Amino acid sequence: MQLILSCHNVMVDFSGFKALQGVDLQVQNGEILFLIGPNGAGKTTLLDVICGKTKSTNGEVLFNERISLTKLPEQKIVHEGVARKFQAPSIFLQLTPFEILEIAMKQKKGLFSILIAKMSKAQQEKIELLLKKINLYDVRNDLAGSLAHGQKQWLEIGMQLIQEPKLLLLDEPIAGMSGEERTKTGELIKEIAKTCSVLIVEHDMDFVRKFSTRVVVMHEGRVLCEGTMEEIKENEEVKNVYLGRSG
Ligand SMILES: Nc1ncnc2c1ncn2[C@@H]1O[C@H](COP(=O)(O)OP(=O)(O)OP(=O)(O)O)[C@@H](O)[C@H]1O
Repeated sequence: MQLILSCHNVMVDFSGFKALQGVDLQVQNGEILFLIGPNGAGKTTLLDVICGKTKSTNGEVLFNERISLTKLPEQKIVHEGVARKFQAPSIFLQLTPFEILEIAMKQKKGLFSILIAKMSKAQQEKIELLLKKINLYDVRNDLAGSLAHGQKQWLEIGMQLIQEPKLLLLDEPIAGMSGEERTKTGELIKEIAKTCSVLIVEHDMDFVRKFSTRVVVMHEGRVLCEGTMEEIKENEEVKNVYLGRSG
């Protein structure tokens, strides 16, 4: 079994407050791993450590079994193939989905290329294929500002996918979405996992039940347990700290 990510004893200390107290977590290649846990458990902090936004005070994060991420700056981590979709929107509302993906595709090559490089046929096809994958082909020439909430979220995911990452980090990707948008997002994530491992922080238990194979539960800066949704539902500690509360 090849691991795309392994975290060993990861700790984060915010001026004396121990947000992560020794996290061990592994993501297998091609896996969709759900990370759940009550508020303040440290889920977002762990994603922040993986993508380099927050530096760990101790421990190791290994990418692809050989690259240590803990010392790398954020931009280097992106270049290694770790993509993070943040909750805060980052799309240009005055551009179309096609244009936005074109810019995201060229970003790797710098400003010069964004301004003058002409797109090859292959690049154009790559964008069109991605637009189909993220359900935005029909609105590819509309202004992004006119898209529905779910469509904007898919576009944000698309901006990460165009860079062809090996690991995609998602923080509550279905927040604010309609039922239909949630289902489509779940299907999209399954599709993404064919070429890219996915680590998802999620609070919506119906969504986790429907689309998860393996789930990791965090509590107070540590991993409490892991398993299938069926397995963790039966875990007494999980019932106490998490599922018991929300029903
Ligand atoms: N920059 C920071 N400085 C100080 N404390 C922080 C900082 N960022 C997060 N924390 C604290 O660390 C703890 C873990 O926060 P984190 O956001 O990782 O939890 P979470 O599991 O993602 O919670 P939620 O599900 O509510 O998003 C919380 O108590 C939070 O208040």
